[in-house]
Amino acid sequence: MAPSAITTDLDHYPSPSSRLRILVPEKVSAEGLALLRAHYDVDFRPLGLSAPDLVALIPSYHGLIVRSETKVTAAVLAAGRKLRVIARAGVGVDNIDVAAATTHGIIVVNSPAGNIVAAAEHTIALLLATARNIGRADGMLKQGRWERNRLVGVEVGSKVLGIVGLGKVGVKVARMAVGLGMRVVALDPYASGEVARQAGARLLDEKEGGLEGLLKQVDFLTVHTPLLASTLGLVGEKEFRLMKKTARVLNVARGGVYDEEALLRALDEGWIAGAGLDVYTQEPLPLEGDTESAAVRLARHEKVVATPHLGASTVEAQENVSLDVCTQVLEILRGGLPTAAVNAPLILPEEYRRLQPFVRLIERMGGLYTQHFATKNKSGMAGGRRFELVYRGELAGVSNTRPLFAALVKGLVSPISDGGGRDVNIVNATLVARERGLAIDEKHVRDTPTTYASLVTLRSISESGNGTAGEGDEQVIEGYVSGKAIFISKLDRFAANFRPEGTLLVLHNYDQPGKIGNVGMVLGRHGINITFMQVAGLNQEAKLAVAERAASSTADGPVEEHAEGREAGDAAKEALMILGVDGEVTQEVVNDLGEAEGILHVSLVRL
Ligand SMILES: NC(=O)C1=CN([C@@H]2O[C@H](COP(=O)(O)OP(=O)(O)OC[C@H]3O[C@@H](n4cnc5c(N)ncnc54)[C@H](O)[C@@H]3O)[C@@H](O)[C@H]2O)C=CC1
Ligand SMILES: O=C(O)C(=O)COP(=O)(O)O
Repeated sequence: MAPSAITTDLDHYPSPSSRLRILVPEKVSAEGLALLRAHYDVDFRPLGLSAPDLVALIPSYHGLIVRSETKVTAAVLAAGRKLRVIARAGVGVDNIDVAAATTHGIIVVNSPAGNIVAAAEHTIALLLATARNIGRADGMLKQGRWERNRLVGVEVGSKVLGIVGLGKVGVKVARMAVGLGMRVVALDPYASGEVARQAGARLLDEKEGGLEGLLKQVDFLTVHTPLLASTLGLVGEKEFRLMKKTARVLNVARGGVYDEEALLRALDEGWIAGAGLDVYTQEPLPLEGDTESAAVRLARHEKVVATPHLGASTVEAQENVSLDVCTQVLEILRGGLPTAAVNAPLILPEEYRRLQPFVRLIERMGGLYTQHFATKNKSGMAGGRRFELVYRGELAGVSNTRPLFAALVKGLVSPISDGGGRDVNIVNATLVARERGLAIDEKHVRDTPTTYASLVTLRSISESGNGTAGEGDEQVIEGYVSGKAIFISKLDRFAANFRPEGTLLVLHNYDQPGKIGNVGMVLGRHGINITFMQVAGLNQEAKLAVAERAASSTADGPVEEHAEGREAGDAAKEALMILGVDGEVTQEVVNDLGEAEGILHVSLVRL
């Protein structure tokens, strides 16, 4: 299975020396790329790639870095079988199918603040350019026309600027506009009044008429929302008609927030006075074609100052975003954490490091569960889809257990997933669990386990919801961490102490002399080397249960038959033999072991 971003087990990461590959099909500043080149193969194609070329190339890359021109569609993501990270060297991720990336377990990162000064300054540049006809004036002069009377502008000082979307860019625009002497009113259902106040803006509420109330009073309007289903066509014909005839509108957010057809009519029919546009519904604008879309007509309109998506195009902003995302790509491909993930929960690196041994332990417990109990039941995962994962001791104090939850889901499903299937990580664990019908109830028990600082118990819950899968056949795995090493301390009803690593054979048998010799002979015959062996006897609870059953059966008459035909007296002699082995263990080996005398069950576990 291909590893993916933020794996639940750092050990599974190939070292950077295995030269992972990163595709950069857009112009991204050299500063960040230099960081990556030291460790990875960076394929830099600043002229871009067509959609079919991107789909054809992407299968061999582990990382993809884009700006706004590359469309990272579901088809690209499906083809990118090795992809672990997609980095957007900028803010807006509307060109990336983030939901599909999440499904594939691919982390999406961006640079949330690297270009916001540039975007805000560009907004102010367009504000002044539309107010003073800078674009037309420059064009006319270059044509040899000195026509001052046709180029009389308006002042912005003392005018009202309306801002829709008072986020990072919106706040900066507000501050700059206040500096120009403007009065700023803003609309943002999620912004805080305090943030607005500090930026010198007045936040309008619904009682003041919401968007309509804002539009009626502004001389200039600027939008700084992301492009979302809820912001697509936010300002259309009805809205433009509410505005002052002298009003001018700006868009340095995304094409589509203003309905372009409606804006064209608003300018042609004089409902508003002008526009400053940096972004369009079609990018790059198809300026060469015969058919003129609304976007192209707007860019050519004499009342419009148009720029080709230059909001983030400053030397400084490009350095910032490049360093920002390349650092994250480097970190993610090394198994670390991003600082600005769009589709993953925030986990502090320190917290993550602390959880790492438990992440490894729980993933192995999940793998052991599926391979040991599922083969025992011969029912795949059908017998156990509801689990209780109990954190005891110090671990109970950890509130952000997302990596542990993800580790369990990964461990449970990996042995039964197709080899080429997608990986499970904290990006998609909840989704995968839901798809597989797994219900995992995490419990924090703040007692102090007698022997270990922290103890983890995985228990399957019977379908009725109370108790375990079957009396006397309790499906429990318990484990602990010592230093960086991980151990299983309980498997089934047996007290054990082994490292869940490599290829293991777990044999359920009667604890009688000669067993070990028989098993050794079978393995020897197949050329399989034993690396360690451990015999796990019944744990204290199980011994008591057996003793009680034996006592009650003697008192009540005939000895009760155990499910597998064993008698209570025999149950006391049951044990698990856990063998670590080298070499190819085939089904034939497992069958031969199963036929050895006194062996009740054999499971082959690969961890
Ligand atoms: N032209 C360019 O080169 C650049 C464009 N951008 C665009 O600017 C957008 C905003 O960037 P940031 O300020 O960094 O994002 P942000 O996430 O900090 O702010 C967006 C704000 O919009 C608000 N919002 C969302 N839906 C709204 C609605 N229906 N009505 C009112 N407010 C709403 C949110 O509450 C949030 O406060 C980006 O999503 C990107 O598309 C950003 C950088 C450069
Ligand atoms: O950061 C953003 O959202 C931008 O729109 C900047 O786009 P760009 O990286 O210049 O293609």
